[in-house]
Amino acid sequence: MTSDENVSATFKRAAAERAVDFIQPGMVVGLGTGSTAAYAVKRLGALLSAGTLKDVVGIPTSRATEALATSLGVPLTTLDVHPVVDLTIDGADEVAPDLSLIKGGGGALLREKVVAQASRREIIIVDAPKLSPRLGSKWPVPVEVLPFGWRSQALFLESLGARVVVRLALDGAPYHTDQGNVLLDCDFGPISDPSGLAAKLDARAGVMEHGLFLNLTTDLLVAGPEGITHRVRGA
Ligand SMILES: O=C[C@H](O)[C@H](O)[C@H](O)COP(=O)(O)O
Repeated sequence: MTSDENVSATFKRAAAERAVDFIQPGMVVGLGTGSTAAYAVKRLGALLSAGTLKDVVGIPTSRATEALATSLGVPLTTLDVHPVVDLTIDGADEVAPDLSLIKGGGGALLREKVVAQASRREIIIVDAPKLSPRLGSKWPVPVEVLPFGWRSQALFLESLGARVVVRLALDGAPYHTDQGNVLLDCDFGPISDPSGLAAKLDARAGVMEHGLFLNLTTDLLVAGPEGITHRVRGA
């Protein structure tokens, strides 16, 4: 790890551990995906195994998070059993001043959005470099599409102004999400109308989900050199 990565990891961990303080006994907790959310899962696992926190069940947002939580002894449940989630803790790739997000750098955007929409409270944890004046300035929008006809979707996304890159797995083959879909990383540049873009993506058959998370964050915890800042949407 470079020293920059070490600093970033320290901040991610600090934000994640603060978020876990919001978990109360008896809660159903959405478990996000990615390096930042993993710190929260690890902290939750440690508190549960120490008996400091009791009767919490988690709903993982990816197979990777499910495997991590299981390895730590975090009891898991499903949205079928618990269709309403008390609190979800998740990371993000880019955060705008209105707490809208780009997510999906780790490929888990679809399940993450399903869990976020089922959550009473969605706590997003990031390190400060992820803050952005406008979505799209730092990160492409991942768009999850059906394998059937995915090249047509790439053309559609280009027609909306994106530079489209097919996400690849480590072996060089197209990456497949937990649902078996293809991910197209779409660089739109700074996005002037995220809601309008989201509406166009939502209306397209074959687009299963996209990484624009609008009006879903309730709380944002940002860790940086000055400590942790807690922002609440609408406050
Ligand atoms: O699909 C992955 C998720 O949206 C992640 O929460 C996001 O990519 C942030 O990941 P990380 O915490 O590793 O930067």
